[in-house]
Amino acid sequence: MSSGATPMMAQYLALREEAGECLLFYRMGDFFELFFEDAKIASQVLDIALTTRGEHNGTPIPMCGVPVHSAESYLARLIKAGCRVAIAEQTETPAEAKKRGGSKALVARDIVRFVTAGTLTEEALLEPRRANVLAAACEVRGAIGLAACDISTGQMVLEECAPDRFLASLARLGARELVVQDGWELAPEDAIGRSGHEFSSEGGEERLKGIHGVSTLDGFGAFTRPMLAAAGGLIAYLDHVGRGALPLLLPPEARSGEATLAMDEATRASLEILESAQGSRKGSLIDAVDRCVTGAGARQLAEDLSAPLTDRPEISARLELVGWLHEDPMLREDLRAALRALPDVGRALGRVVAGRGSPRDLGQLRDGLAGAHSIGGRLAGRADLPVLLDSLLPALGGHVAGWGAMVEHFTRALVSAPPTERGQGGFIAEGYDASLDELRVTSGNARKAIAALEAKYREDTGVTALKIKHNNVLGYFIEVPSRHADTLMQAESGFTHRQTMAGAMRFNALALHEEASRITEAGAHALAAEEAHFEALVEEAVAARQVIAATAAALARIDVAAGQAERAAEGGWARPEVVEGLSLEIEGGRHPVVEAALKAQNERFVANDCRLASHDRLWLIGGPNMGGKSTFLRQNALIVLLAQAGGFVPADAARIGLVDRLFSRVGASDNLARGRSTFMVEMVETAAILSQATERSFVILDEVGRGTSTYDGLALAWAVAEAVHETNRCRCLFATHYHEMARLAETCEALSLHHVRAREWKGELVLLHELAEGAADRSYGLAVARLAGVPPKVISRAKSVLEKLEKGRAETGGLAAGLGELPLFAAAEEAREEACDSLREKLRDMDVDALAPRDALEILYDLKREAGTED
Ligand SMILES: Nc1ncnc2c1ncn2[C@@H]1O[C@H](COP(=O)(O)OP(=O)(O)OP(=O)(O)O)[C@@H](O)[C@H]1O
Repeated sequence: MSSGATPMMAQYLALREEAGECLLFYRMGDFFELFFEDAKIASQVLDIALTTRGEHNGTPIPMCGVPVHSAESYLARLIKAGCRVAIAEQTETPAEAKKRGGSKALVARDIVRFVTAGTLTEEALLEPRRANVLAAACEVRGAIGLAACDISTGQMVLEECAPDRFLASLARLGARELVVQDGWELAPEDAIGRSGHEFSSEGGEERLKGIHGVSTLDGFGAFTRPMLAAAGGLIAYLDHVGRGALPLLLPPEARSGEATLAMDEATRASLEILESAQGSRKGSLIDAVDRCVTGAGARQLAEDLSAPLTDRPEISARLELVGWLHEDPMLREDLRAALRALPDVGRALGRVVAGRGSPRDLGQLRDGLAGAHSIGGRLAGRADLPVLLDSLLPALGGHVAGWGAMVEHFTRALVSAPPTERGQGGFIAEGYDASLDELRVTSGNARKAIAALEAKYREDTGVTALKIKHNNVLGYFIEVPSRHADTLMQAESGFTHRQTMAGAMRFNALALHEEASRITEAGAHALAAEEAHFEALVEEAVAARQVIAATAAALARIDVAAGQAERAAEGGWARPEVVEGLSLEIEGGRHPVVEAALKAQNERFVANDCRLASHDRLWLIGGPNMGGKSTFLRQNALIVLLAQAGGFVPADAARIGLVDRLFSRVGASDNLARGRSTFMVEMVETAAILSQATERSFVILDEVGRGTSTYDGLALAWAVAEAVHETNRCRCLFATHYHEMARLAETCEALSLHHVRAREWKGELVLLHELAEGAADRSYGLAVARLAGVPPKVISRAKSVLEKLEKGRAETGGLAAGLGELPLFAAAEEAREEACDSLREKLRDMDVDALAPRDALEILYDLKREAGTED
């Protein structure tokens, strides 16, 4: 790039402008170059050299570049680091440019595509076991529309929710990228703003109808205006990033947020469903559960765990299938072996429809679908098929499903292992196209002829070291060592000199030239023929995209069920019973992640029961640090989640009254990344529970109130427990260190006391991890500190401080002295309401117009006094 307003600089700046917030990959020959700020960012993220090239307004232009052939791996790193990239390709060859505008003409370039986290289809850029979701959200008259799609498989869902459920819905979708109306006040910080007119419900509806070639969307489901508006925004964004080339989009599915177990972002994070607190898959629930043998199965499982169901028949249907496979280990293994061998049909289809498919992808469609057919055949004969499987079978029967003829065609057309590159040809099978076969014979014969020529030339010249070679610049040529070149240099030798090398000379000959031309010509024709076949095959796959996607989904569902059954068999898990009613009875429950971690160290997990019911719905759990309180709380939440996702659970038995919302809160400790004080976060989250938990909800509260001073903490924990008990009336496990809270059992009839057991044995603390009834007797905090290696001197000092404190408590009645006189929560509420009523009455009776300013002030003082006494 050179200074001032050169044509290249002008072209670059125009493209740069068009790229907006994306980094611009500017194609120059074999490299993608980045300039200015882009170069600085990319060189830092990619850890590559930052150099300069030319000048702009008198200052050197920063530059870095990546080779085109390895661009994908660099792109992957940039996307991972949160960047978006615009790819500007050369849209003509230098020769074409010359023809168009003379020798100095600049090669035309254009942005052909934007690469963003939510719009990837390349195998190398995607994680096989994770969905890649792009979402769009907008508000239409107070309701929020959400559209989400995974363009790597084409799945698309549309939802509507109230503003207060927006963040929870978004958390469930787990989108990599979110698009919103510019300036929308509810938009999360990292959302991408797009012009508001793209989010029109009419526009969205028209686009969907156009894409699916239908005159009404009724056949796909009932879509509301907010849903369609969000779909409009989503499709407009896809248009933008693909420069008009739309990826695979299957018919949208209308989903109601009510159909799934509601969990907000904090709950998901605290239960470590798809990621551990450290941000890795290792240590997460899915890692402990996933036994799927295909990427598509693992992605389906992630979706199931993110959105457990609230519909009992649907849950039962999934459980029935898992149970069926659980009972028949031979069939299960047989199925899993067959599934394991299958390629990822859904993602291959995604690439093919997006126009980025390769011959290998077509081969994958053929092999995957043929595999589905044989799995279907194996299952079809069984008399005892579970309902869910019975409903999936048609998608596995080629001709019933609608892709049977296509697979037969692909089998004839393609070689057994087609290459990923289509530019070199070689993927169309022999016998499929007679004229292609002939071209191949021609070039094969010419190759043989060339081999024969070598022998002939050796004999003619007597030079045994003579060789016929090939390179990309000269094509075929004859090479002899320089000392033998004289014979060939003679005028009548029939050879023409082409090149002199160090120690060797290169020649051409008429016969060789003729054979070589035959190869080139036949090769070019063969390539063109293969290209035409490729396009026809792609078209056929695109036309069948919906039925192929249905088959891919059926395979994934079977893989999930077989994986769940396998996991259950491996860990002795039980089939839960999901019932109406408000009980939660878990016998011998375990925490799958903690159990696996202990097992790895040859240690045993102590199973514990949980029995909540309407008359005993709040368990207050005390006991020493490290005693297993958090583990117990979480394992029960996870068991509910797993059961409603339709899988077996780590317990001996479980009877679960259907849960509508699940909440998990952990007392302030980490969460620093959010930029709010930890205690503030804890209280915001607690407030959300108190306002949203219903009688059907299940809540776990882990040491709420510990992030502030003892008095404040106890007071808040006390009041929260009372409110949960009296107002929300949900099932709740509440872990706390405050012994004083045990007194709540005196006033709250549906609250009971429990603790994790510990013993001191010969001065050593033994944690039994066993849940028992009754309040905890003491905290063992010092013993835990000793266990953790706090120096003996500090421990003994702490002991004497503790003695003093305990003495003080005995004399004054301690922290909770005076709580005995506290009115019941409900009574306090009533008293407050009464006071409010008397204030309201006074205000109502007041004739404001008739008041003298002096009297008005007097009355204000009175009202304030009255209100003040109620605090
Ligand atoms: N049921 C169990 N069986 C065996 N080991 C367990 C069990 N529950 C917990 N543990 C072990 O004890 C450790 C601490 O458990 P957990 O964090 O649940 O304790 P806690 O009582 O919540 O502690 P703290 O009050 O300090 O937060 C776990 O990491 C695990 O190794």
